[in-house]
Amino acid sequence: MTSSKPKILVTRRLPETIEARMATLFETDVNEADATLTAEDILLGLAGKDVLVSTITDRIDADLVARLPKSVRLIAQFGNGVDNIDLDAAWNAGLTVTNTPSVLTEDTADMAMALMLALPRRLVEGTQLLLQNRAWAGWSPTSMLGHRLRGKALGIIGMGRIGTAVAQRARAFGLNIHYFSRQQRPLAIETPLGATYWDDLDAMLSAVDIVSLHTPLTRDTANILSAERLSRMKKGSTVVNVSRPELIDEPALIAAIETGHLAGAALDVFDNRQGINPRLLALAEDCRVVLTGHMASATLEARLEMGETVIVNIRTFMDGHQPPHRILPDKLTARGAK
Ligand SMILES: O=CC(=O)O
Repeated sequence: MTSSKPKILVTRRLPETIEARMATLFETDVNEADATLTAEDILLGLAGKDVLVSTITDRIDADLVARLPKSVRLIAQFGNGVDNIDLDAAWNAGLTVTNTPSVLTEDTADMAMALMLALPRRLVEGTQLLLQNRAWAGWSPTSMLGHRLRGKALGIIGMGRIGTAVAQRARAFGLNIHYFSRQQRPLAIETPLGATYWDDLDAMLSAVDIVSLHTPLTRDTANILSAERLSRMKKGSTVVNVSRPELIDEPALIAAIETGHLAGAALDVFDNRQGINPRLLALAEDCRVVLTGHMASATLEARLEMGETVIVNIRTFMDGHQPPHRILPDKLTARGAK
């Protein structure tokens, strides 16, 4: 007898409790190897399946969408960003795409704050010094002087859920909040944050001390911090990125730090297609750059809630309802995996 449970392919290992729950609810096939699958492997794994549970490391481009088995009707992404999926192709093929927003907002905002603090307060350098010396020379009035965060101007690019959560934290740290977004946020949000809206990104960039990126990667936002825009930033200012590497012209960012125009950058995401740029690594060794490997939403709590959200999306879809986190056509400006 064949099972009436939905048949799903999960492209990466998920937390144990999520995999266990999925195994009770669905006929689940998990990529035990936990390495990114090729398009051919995804297609092989999807034979006879109803749902593809993808992650942000899967490239689901138009070609893959066109070759998906007809039985697959839902792509339930384990992740907030969907820039790895060609949304136009999926939409045109009648596929539903869902994601896992909201549950990682606070953790991602915490990480942005941690990175924002790490640079001026020399956190990485301070630890490295002790580890290198295996000893501490003791307190001195002039050692390890950093810079105060309070009173600086923070420019947030993208004031959605995560950008707003960053603004709330930054406000508590005494930063003056500025933001550039597709739309001005209501006064009920702006006023408690004392936030200033800029409809001209170039103008905001020349007015702030720290720029933090919180916009999804779309056709409109790719390279939003272009070489030209980086050159408009204030001398001695810094960049924080917990979103996607493609938002920044990375070679231009590196050059701007090397020449001293920018004081540094704290990056949770960077171009890793050919490995980490050695010049970026050199700047990290010099403690002008702080690098972490896409960890902003990496808390156990977020991963569990992301898994639960995927399950809810699959169940509601398979029960014939609109899944709560469906990506609707207004998001089709997303660049997709092109
Ligand atoms: O970057 C992480 C995500 O988009 O979920």
